[in-house]
Amino acid sequence: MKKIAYLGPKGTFTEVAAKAVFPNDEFISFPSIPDCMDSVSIGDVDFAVVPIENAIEGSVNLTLDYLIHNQKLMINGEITVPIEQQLLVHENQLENWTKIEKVYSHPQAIAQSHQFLRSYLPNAEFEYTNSTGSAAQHVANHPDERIAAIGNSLAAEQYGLTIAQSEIHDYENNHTRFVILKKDNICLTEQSPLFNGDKTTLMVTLPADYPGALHHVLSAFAWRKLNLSKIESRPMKTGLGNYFFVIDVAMKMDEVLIPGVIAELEALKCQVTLLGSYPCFSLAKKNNEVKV
Ligand SMILES: O=C(O)C(=O)C[C@]1(C(=O)O)C=C[C@@H](O)C=C1
Repeated sequence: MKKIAYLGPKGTFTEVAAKAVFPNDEFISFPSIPDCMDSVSIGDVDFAVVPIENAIEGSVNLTLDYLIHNQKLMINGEITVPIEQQLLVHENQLENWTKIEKVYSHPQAIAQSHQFLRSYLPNAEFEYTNSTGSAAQHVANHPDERIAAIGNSLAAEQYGLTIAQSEIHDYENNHTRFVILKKDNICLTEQSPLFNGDKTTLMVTLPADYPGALHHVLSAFAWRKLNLSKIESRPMKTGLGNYFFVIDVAMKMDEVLIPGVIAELEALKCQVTLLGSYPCFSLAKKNNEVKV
């Protein structure tokens, strides 16, 4: 049985993601994304599952930055999960939920529900937590405070909270991508009904700021007809204007095309690091009934 680290406590979206990929393994919750990544790096667990991108809010920068600057882990898989945010209260507060004074949740969950909060709870303060699960746990532990959490319906069940308003995220088609991290790049099995194609992720650092540098990088992919599913720039943290690029290619590492891209970019004096070549899984809405 494998040990899987996830952003906890129980009732987070990350737990849903982790249990969809590893239905029969052992789960260990950690209070933060860096804690999950440290635990897999020191070998306490076999894999860590952490969020990396949300359809409404964009990248989870903490994950990306920690992966690049702190723990050099490999992406071994990806799972996309539909995200439905609910406003959770203790039953004592249900009748007066519009008088809630403070809303607790993960910054991504609050940002995904911004318009709802402006319309229905315009005077409420926000209190950011490490996860939606820890927000729900806090609300459950303070039944007489005028507070609410934003989280999923599993957290409501887990902590005995009531859904005061359901599906409060501002846009439909809210999904989050989670990555499955390990020190090396072993192949997770693709034999799953959730399998949805392969990806390879590269980190590319340009040699210097010169006209057309990014164009040269992209053309190495373009003339080989490689489909990019994402390109993201993040600061190198070495000074203003210094960025690296994280590029997702919609195919598995092969013996010709991707090695050809890497060789071409290196000839352009780019630094290229393979962050992983891996299967992607997707949890369709109707399958989102994962027991946690
Ligand atoms: O707090 C949780 O439940 C998480 O799993 C984290 C997280 C995130 O970091 O994006 C995951 C999915 C949702 O987008 C909101 C929060």
